[in-house]
Amino acid sequence: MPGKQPSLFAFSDANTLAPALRSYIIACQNAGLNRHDVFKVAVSGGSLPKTLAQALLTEPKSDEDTIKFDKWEIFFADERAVPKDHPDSNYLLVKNDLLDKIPSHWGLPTVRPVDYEQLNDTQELADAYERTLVASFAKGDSVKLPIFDLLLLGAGPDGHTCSLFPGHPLLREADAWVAPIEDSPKPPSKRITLTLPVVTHAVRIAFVATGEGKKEIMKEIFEAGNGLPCALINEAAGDRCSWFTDEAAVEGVQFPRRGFL
Ligand SMILES: O=C1O[C@H](COP(=O)(O)O)[C@@H](O)[C@H](O)[C@H]1O
Repeated sequence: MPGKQPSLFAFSDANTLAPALRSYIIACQNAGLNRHDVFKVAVSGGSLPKTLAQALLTEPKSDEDTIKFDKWEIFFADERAVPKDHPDSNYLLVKNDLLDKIPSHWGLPTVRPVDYEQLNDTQELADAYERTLVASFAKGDSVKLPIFDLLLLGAGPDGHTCSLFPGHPLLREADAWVAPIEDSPKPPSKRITLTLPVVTHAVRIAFVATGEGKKEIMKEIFEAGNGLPCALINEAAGDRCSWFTDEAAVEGVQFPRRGFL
């Protein structure tokens, strides 16, 4: 991988990963607040929200360790075309694991779910979410791409992330900020997702991948790449990209910029 490389951090387990992820997120939060007094972050579903909850729902140890949730604007990196109370909904997952558990005296985030009135037409669902992004990021001006302060992403065992799947034509989408997919290899088949240019344009991108089940794909992402969506993001984002993993997920992975914490 030429040029600046992503960071790959491996922790012994979730208990050691969580505080490091928290510090990283707080640094991204503070940078966002210094830039524009708001922290614009997009989150994935899958296994990520549980780890996020472990990282974010502990009492702050100091002023510097404070999560300023009332300054957070939370978007979804991808969403399935299902009602918001459906067990497959990424929103429901994030709500149950994280949002509903934030003590109100900490201040509550602004949350930007998709428009659940548009579930019958995934193109409309994607367009409506793109309008949500335009309203937040462009505010009437013409901007080419939104710039998230941070994307918090998962990595599927096939190397997908968001709802960007290996070999799918959606990986070539160059214009839309949000795109529909109707043939997701992982159910449910109908979804919407941030597109690759939006993902790689973020200020910072953090992947969280844990467990032995991710071992084979982590090897492929970091050693071969093979055009896997996660590898494409590594290549495009370089050192703006960090991976928070456990040793089970990266056992045997050869990668120079690798730290054991
Ligand atoms: O389908 C999805 O899967 C990915 C990866 O999930 P994980 O459970 O393997 O971490 C997730 O990041 C994405 O948001 C979700 O829609």
